[in-house]
Amino acid sequence: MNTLARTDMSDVQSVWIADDHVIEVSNLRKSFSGRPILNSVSFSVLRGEFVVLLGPSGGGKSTLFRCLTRLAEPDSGQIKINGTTVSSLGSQALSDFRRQVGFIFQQFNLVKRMTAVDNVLAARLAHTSLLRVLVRRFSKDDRQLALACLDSVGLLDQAYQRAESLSGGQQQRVAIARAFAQGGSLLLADEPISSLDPEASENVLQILQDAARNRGMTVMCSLHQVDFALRYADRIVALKDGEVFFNGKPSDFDPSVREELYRGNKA
Ligand SMILES: Nc1ncnc2c1ncn2[C@@H]1O[C@H](COP(=O)(O)OP(=O)(O)OP(=O)(O)O)[C@@H](O)[C@H]1O
Repeated sequence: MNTLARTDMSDVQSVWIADDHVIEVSNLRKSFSGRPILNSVSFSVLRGEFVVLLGPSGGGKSTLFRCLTRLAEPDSGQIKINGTTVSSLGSQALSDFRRQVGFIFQQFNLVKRMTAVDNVLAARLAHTSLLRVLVRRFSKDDRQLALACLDSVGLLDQAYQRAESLSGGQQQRVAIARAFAQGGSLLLADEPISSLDPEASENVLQILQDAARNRGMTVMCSLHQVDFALRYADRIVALKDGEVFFNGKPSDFDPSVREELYRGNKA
């Protein structure tokens, strides 16, 4: 966890050292069937930063997330996460690495018939013996951790409700609690609020921002809502036509940049 006071990320970035880079992407290229989707993309994300990824539909945001964890294989370029070159990982090391990254998706990816707390406990499977998994007996510590994670997203009172009985916003908060319970320090959220109403969206973004500010987690989150990005992000990275179109402070993302970013988007 970083120890710097979190007043304004932009003020402190300049004094952070290279070791504080959690994500380092350089010259990343990815194409599908010969069609370039990511074209020499380079950027980095600092420890404890909340970076929002913007860009028109089809601009490659999801593809970038998939490349970061090799759910899609990059054609070329380098991705380092916490100093590890992701492309060099063998299958076991890649599985271990993925377990340290929390993913939040548009569809909440919960087991609908399981309770909220059991969904969160699923994050502890990798830390639990096979026998305990088979009999669904998690340790007391794991149960307490799962409840604490639900508490941190304001859902302790819903812990024993089935996921399917919760609202979309609550289900997304369970998914975030599950990512917290995983114990990693990096959260990747691909359009986490796209199916939520404005109030639930704000709630989720507040929790993600809080994860960066108060838990020292590094959060990268794609959004379509520019206004939310301007309000919540420490920094905005925008992709257009497979390239980094903007990388800077929300205060520098002025209306002309916004208009140019989305101009000509027919998706
Ligand atoms: N597995 C795949 N095979 C072929 N084309 C793909 C594949 N995955 C993505 N694409 C194409 O890559 C382009 C970028 O898609 P991607 O989902 O990364 O964009 P995005 O910026 O996340 O879009 P949106 O904001 O609409 O979710 C799209 O044209 C998409 O059709």
